[in-house]
Amino acid sequence: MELTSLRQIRRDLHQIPELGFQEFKTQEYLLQKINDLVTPKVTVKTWKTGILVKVSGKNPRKTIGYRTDIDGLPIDERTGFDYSSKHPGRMHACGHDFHMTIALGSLQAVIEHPIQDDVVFIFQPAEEGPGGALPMIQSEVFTQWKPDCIFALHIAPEYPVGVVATKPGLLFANTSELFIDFKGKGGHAAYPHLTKDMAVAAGSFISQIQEIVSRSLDPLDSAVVTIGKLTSGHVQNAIAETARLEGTIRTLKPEAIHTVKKRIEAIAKGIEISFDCRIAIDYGSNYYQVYNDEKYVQLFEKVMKESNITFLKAKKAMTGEDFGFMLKDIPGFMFWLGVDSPYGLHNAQLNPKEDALMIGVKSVVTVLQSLSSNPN
Ligand SMILES: CC(=O)N[C@@H](CCC[C@H](N)C(=O)O)C(=O)O
Repeated sequence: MELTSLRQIRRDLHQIPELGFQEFKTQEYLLQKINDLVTPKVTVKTWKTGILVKVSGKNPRKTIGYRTDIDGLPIDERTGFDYSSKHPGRMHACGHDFHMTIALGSLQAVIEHPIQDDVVFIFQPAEEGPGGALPMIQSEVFTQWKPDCIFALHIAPEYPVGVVATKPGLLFANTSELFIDFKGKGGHAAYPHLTKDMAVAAGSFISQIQEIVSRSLDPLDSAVVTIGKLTSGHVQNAIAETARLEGTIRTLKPEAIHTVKKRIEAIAKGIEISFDCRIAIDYGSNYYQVYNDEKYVQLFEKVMKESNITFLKAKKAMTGEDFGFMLKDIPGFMFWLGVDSPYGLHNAQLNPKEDALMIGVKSVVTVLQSLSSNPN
């Protein structure tokens, strides 16, 4: 596929970002593009808002999986592009428009130039939340077409175009979402002694949880506790009866997440006593770490160098990815694709360079070809 076609697909998808399991327009658009490519060697199945496409190989000995995520984020775009999101408060701010375009480009290449093995292209919903990978793995269609090895990419704003990066072993962290609801007693701003102020309780809670990483975890076990959203109250001269915090926990060790949760619960109990309020904690969705199989990373490094794509050894990141659940079950790897944006992932001004689309397709197709010529 030409860069102009890839760019058009990316821009079309960029305009219709949808949240997890609501990717109806995205699914329709993808199905239309996929159906244009269908031959007798291609079988298409849907699962919820996701799609799986199987391309039969010339002489298959195994099935190779390639996964893309398809959902957007609840972010109000501020790029100023003439192809900005048409969905207010929704944006492809994590590059899933790139990921889907690269998957479509690679799918077309594999249909036009068949490889030995079967390939399953997996268009997975709800990566940003509540998590589509785990239920998808448990689905009938995934079980029927279960790949023997699997890989995926993620755009990397910090790397230039022409660069790919990954590492053997741990690449991304274990994650848990965090939603905390405070219930106290509201009242007139001038009579605080007659109320239980939940804005102050939530503020105190936020301050106290900063100590979890520095005082409850081994300094060698990296972790993050971030509150990304705080809501409380209705008006400037009334004391807030409720507050809600929304955040995320990240740890490099799966077991460390339990330590963090226990500390959060203990701090919540203390706040309940000291502020005479009720606190409810919900951990939302939890993702398993992304752990790359060394054998596949070595092969990836070799074939990228042979294809004149710059390979860099990546550092671990505290990002999360539900692709980790697929890698827990199926050997494979994930890699970063350089897209050179001055604004990072989850930023309302994320601006990945579209030249990276071709590099993405080239790297995916090269990996598929080399895995297919490799008997294991
Ligand atoms: C690559 C990336 O940015 N992934 C997301 C995954 C979100 C998981 C979940 N909603 C959470 O916040 O814990 C990330 O934020 O790392």
